Formats: sequence, structure tokens, C-alpha cells
Amino acid sequence: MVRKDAYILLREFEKKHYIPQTSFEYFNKIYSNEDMALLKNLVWGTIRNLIKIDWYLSFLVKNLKKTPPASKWMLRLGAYQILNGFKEYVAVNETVKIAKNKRIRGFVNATLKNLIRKKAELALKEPIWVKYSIPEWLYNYLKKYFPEDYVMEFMKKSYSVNPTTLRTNTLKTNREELISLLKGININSTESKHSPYGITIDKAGMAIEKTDLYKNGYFYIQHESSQIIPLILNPKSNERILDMCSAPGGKTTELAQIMNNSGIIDALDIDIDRLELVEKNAERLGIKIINTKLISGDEYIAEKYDKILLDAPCSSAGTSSIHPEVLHRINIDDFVNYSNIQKKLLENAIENLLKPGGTLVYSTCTISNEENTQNMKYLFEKYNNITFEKIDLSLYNIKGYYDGYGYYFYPDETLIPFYVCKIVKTN
Ligand SMILES: C[S@@+](CC[C@H](N)C(=O)[O-])C[C@H]1O[C@@H](n2cnc3c(N)ncnc32)[C@H](O)[C@@H]1O
Repeated sequence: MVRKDAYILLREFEKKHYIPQTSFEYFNKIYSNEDMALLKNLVWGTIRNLIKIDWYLSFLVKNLKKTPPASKWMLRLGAYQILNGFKEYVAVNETVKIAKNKRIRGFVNATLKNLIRKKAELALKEPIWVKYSIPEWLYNYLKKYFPEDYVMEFMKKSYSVNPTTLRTNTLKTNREELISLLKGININSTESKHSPYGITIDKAGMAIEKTDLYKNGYFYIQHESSQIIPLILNPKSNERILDMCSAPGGKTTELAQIMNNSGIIDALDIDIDRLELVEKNAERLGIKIINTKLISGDEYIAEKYDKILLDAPCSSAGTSSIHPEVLHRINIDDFVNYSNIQKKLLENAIENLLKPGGTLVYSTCTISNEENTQNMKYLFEKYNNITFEKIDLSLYNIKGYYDGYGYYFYPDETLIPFYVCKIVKTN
């Protein structure tokens, strides 16, 4: 029963704040494609809509916070369906069946039926952060730092599902050929708007990693914002490049592809399992110029580099269209905590690792002022041997919000919110 399994996965999410890939893989083996799509829709849809769902339920249940978790997650699962166009009687009947206990069944049944009756009236007083299901604190935070249209685009994106995009591995094929090879295995795809390597696919629930094209390294699965960052660093063949936070290797392997597999890329990370993925990805894509190093970027010392990519660990607040759980995991303290780690990485890069005349690209997948603008301001005030080079985002057909140092990408169908800044070390 799909709803019961969705409920089990949601309870797993409640404990861990994420759902391991292995849990879905288990159901993949026993479910038809159709049931699997429904399971994913119910689980991720409930998580994406959680703020909204709880707001509605708070008018119907005396104390939602104190409601026992078993009943609460059944209510949330049922409410997701009722608020998102599922057949109401199926939503109620199938959700109620999950409960073993008669009392819980009665409570869930009555509350969901009440929601059906009251939802239109409640919708009239729904605040905008509820409409797009983002935490109220984050909405207020965004309003403090961004223009109104950016806040709107952020919320719309956060509430939508980012499509799957691939990066063509130009060491093995080209974009046109890859589109036709994908068509040959019944996957429709189109050139994406921003990255010259990007392909947006109509995946329809299939596991693209299981295809031979993937196994033979014809592409890397990578959202478009991420594909733009190595292009901004603009590495050349035979240069010596440092990727300070490389795992799982999306941008490292793209750098190597732009360099036509010639030169040196040292790829650091502190997570051994993730660093192994950099090696596996490089091997699959036919890349030979990446040297992985298990070390913290703020402690690493080496001969100086022509260019450095610092795609920093961050609060990831821009990734909610890909990872809807992220907005339930982060809080405002994360912004400050990550900014402290990022400062140390930036300082080591500028003071010890970048050649005079060299370029550093700093990027994050978050929108916090602390992790982006404030960090750049800190560098600007601390160092007199760096300049901030203005990036021309029109080259990639991207609209950016400029903070005086770098840009916050406006999200769109395939772009997620990202921050990027380019620093040149003058001497
Ligand atoms: C945003 S992810 C990098 C994604 C990667 N650039 C890509 O495109 O595939 C940040 C990475 O930084 C790593 N990390 C965290 N702290 C670090 C540190 N002090 N030094 C180096 N890597 C670190 C994390 O393990 C994580 O893999």
C-alpha cells in the first residue's frame, strides 16, 4: 500500500531529517513505475508542503505541536493530498487505513474531513510564505536583504521541482549527439538555456544512472547553476588549478573537461567517502588530470596555483527545489557558523595558495548575506592585494542580483539560487 509506505518514509524523515537513497531503492525493486512515482510524490510533496500543511492544520487541531507523531504524520500526509488536487475521498479513506488504532482513525478521519470543509475559507487568509511553504523566519530574512522580485522568484522556485539536467561530457561526445543518443533510448531531452553543455531531460521517473550512456561517461548529472561556476573560473589547458572543496566532483570534472584533460587539478575534501566519488566520477568520464587529497582546505599548503575554485560548504538554502528537506533542517545560526568556516578557507586561498595575478572563484548554493556578501566585504576590508572582477552573467543568459562584489543568480525553470564572486590577487 503506497500511502502506508509513504507514511513509513515520512516517519524516517522525522527522525533523521533526510531520507536515505537506499530506502527508495528498496521500494524501487518492489513497485511498478507508476506506484514509485506516486510514492515519491507523496513523500517529497508532503515535505515540500510541510509549512503550508501545518499552518492549515493549526486551525483544526487544538495543539499540533503536542499531537502524537503517528497521528500528526497521517494528518500531514492526508492534508498534502487534500491541498494538492488529489481525489479527496481517496485521500481521506486511504490515509485513515494506515492507522491501526480505532481512536486515531476517528481523529484523522474527522480532521481531514474538516480540512476539506474549511480549506477554501482558510486559503483566503493564507500569508505568502504559507502559499510557497517556506519558514516565516526565512521569508523575513529574504525581505531584509533582497529586492521584492528576488524574494518572489526565490519562493516560487523553492516550491517547485527542479527538472533533471545533465552536463554533456565533451571529452566523449557533443550536446547534439547526446540528445540523439538519449532519444535512441526513449529519453526526450532539450538543450538547456544557460550552460553550453546543459541538457534538460524528460525523465518520467526513470533512473538515468542505470543507462549505458551514464556508465560510459557521456554525461554528468548536474543542475545548471552548478554548471556555470567552472565556466566563470575559465581554466585553460595546462594550468595548475585547485578545487578546494571538490566532492563529489561535479565542478572538478567540468574544469577538467574545459581544460581538455590537460594540466593539473588538485581536488581537496575532508570527507573520504565523498572524495572517492570524485575519483569514480573522473574515471567514468575518462578524466586523468585530477589528484584527490583528503585534507581540510584551511590547512592545505602547496605550491601556488593559477586559479582556485572554492565551492564552499554552506547552509544550502538555495537547493530546496532539489532537496525540499533543506528548509526544515537549517536555521539562522547556520548562516553564521558556515560563514566562519568559509572565511578560513578564503583566507588560506588568498594568503597561501593563489599566485599573484591568479583568480579565485567563490560560490555557494545559499542566499545568506553572512555566507556571501558579508564574507566578501570582510575580504575587501582585510586585503589590499585583491580586486573583485565583475562577472558578465549575460554570457550565460542569467539575471543576477549584484551586491557590489558578486552575484546572486535569480532562479528560473532550471537555475537554482546560487552566489558567485570572482576575485583577482593583484600581487
Ligand atoms: C558544496 S559541496 C562541493 C560540491 C562540489 N564542488 C561539486 O560541484 O560537486 C562542499 C564540499 O566541501 C567539503 N568540505 C567541508 N569542509 C571542508 C574543508 N574544511 N575543506 C575541504 N572540503 C570541505 C564537503 O565535504 C563537501 O563535499
